[in-house]
Amino acid sequence: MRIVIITGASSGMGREFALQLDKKLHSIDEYWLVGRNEEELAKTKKKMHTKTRNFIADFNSRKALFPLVQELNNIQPEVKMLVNCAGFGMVGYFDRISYNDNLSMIDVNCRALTSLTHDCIPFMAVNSRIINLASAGAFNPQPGFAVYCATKSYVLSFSRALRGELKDLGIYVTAVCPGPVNTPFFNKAERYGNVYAFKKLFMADQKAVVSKAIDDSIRCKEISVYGRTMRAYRVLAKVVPHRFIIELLNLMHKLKK
Ligand SMILES: NC(=O)C1=CN([C@@H]2O[C@H](COP(=O)(O)OP(=O)(O)OC[C@H]3O[C@@H](n4cnc5c(N)ncnc54)[C@H](OP(=O)(O)O)[C@@H]3O)[C@@H](O)[C@H]2O)C=CC1
Ligand SMILES: N[C@@H](C=O)C(=O)O
Repeated sequence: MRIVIITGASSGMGREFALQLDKKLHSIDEYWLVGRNEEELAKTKKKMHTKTRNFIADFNSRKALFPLVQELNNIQPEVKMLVNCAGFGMVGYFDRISYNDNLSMIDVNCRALTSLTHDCIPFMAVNSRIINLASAGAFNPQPGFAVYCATKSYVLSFSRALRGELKDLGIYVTAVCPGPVNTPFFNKAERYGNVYAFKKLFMADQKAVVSKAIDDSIRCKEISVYGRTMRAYRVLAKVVPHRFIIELLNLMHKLKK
């Protein structure tokens, strides 16, 4: 049995991955969708044409993925694609964000992603794919988004190294690094502070970002960056010393208060 596993499938880009992959891939027997919000995950399932199972999991708990991993061991399917999409970010200075929210970003964005990847690799064969949602926030540190960007730098670094390790097995890892995307992400992100206004000028459409990510993964690309602005930003973050970018972003963060 060939399956695709997608986390964060209850909302935004995770749901979009499920719907687009369901249309694009023709040899998948089941989709295993993972999400925290049962009702919203059920809505995604309702729209799927291929057989779909939902797994409810809150990644703040280390036990959240146990039922899914148990099913993997019972059924022994071939995992053709793993999309690690669950994630969230809190805007604001580190010391003003609660301890729990700071640590939760690490648990959801890094620990759960690493844990599920570890558990899925034994079930992957030649020509399988792993798609990890990093962010353009991975390209350089951002004052006012410190922990979030650090978690996404982890995802980018981990994905690139893992790609090197798995290439000979024919398993291809793609890190997706979008700039701001129009999803419910920002409703949650602004509990402690507002995002830089300029980000709202560059909001990308989730359908386009996900479609490019899927195409880039099929083409075995290392990194998927949607849009000219974000590609230019990536180059900028490579050539301009990060201390200047940090100073500039810090100034902008202070000005927006
Ligand atoms: N939108 C943007 O501008 C960008 C987003 N990204 C990344 O893309 C990914 C998808 O985000 P996006 O679709 O935009 O945002 P959404 O908020 O729409 O989706 C986030 C998903 O992650 C899930 N999630 C959050 N916390 C947990 C948790 N504790 N346990 C399990 N699942 C959880 C959410 O579930 P629930 O609904 O139940 O909370 C939801 O399904 C994230 O990793 C994000 O960091 C990267 C760059 C830009
Ligand atoms: N890329 C976006 C989040 O990940 C942002 O820059 O806000």
